[in-house]
Amino acid sequence: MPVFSKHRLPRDAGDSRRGAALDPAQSRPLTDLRVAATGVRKTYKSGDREIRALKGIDLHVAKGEFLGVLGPNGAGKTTLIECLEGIRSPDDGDVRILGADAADAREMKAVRGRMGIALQHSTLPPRLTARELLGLQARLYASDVRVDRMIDLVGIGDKADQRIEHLSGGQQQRVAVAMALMGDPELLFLDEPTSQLDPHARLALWEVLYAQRDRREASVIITTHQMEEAQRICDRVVIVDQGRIIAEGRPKDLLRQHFTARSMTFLLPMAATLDLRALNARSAPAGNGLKRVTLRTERPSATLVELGQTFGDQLSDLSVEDPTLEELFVKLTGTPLEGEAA
Ligand SMILES: Nc1ncnc2c1ncn2[C@@H]1O[C@H](COP(=O)(O)OP(=O)(O)OP(=O)(O)O)[C@@H](O)[C@H]1O
Repeated sequence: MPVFSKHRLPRDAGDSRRGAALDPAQSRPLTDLRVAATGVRKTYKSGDREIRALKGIDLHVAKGEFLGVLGPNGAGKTTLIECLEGIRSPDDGDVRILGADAADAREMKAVRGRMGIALQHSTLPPRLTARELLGLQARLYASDVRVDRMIDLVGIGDKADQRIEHLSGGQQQRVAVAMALMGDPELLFLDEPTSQLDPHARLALWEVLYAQRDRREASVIITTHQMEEAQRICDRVVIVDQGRIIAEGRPKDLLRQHFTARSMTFLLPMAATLDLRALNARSAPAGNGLKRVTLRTERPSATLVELGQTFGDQLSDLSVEDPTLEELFVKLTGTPLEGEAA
């Protein structure tokens, strides 16, 4: 059964055409910005304690841009995204959403219809069916034409007439995404929309979002713990830690900036001698009279030539690994990633 839709697969985030068009370093006319936030601060009070969830965040999101908001648990991602959505008021700072001042109810009312929001712990009404819920949502937009299309698009056709409480977590996430898409938005906020989706449904979700971008130049702001996904689909990511943005940029640029060395692995006969210390390498038995050597090098091309000259045909199964966003995340936040449902 097709899940979500059949648009093309997500392009790699390293696509230079997209990257160039969305370079956050470029100065953009204000009309190209879907979200502009400056100096956003938020402190919660919990009994006697004060929790400084956001400590001064500046963030811009351009037309057609996919922005990933990453960070460890409790970093402030949800608080940030809620401030950017205009559903939580910051204590300080300025947030403009589709040109409207988030602090001005009248201005926000005028732009609400152009936004779509899927909250993290979507408290969907449990007793309604997905079709009823989407039907209610459609009335907000004075149209129920999109209900069947949305049901189809998010691949819940066979579940559309079951109560929400009888749907799995992943199916409920799809309903939440369908609700967010109902108004054909130019700006989408998705708080961990894929945490309970299987890999196929996850890919399909991205196809739907790319289609929305193609049609409406939609911008998408997503929080996720899925680093591989963020690296693949986000034009730009911000890593939030303890209420601050600690890194921001295109995934490829960030990796280049933070990792100069590449990791290389290959097989050699056990009998082959190499100076592990000089090569900054380690080796382990790999069976069949072979050992697997792993090393890190700042000069991958030169190292390859040297290894080829020294070992010739003895060397096999060589691969050069690129650093990943996951490694960067761990390096910057010191927090190992949590396992999530596939
Ligand atoms: N309503 C609230 N009242 C008090 N403290 C809160 C409230 N909401 C969030 N916090 C605290 O603010 C901090 C940031 O929380 P937030 O939910 O924004 O983090 P997060 O990055 O989204 O976390 P996660 O990845 O676990 O969803 C945390 O310390 C959290 O405990």
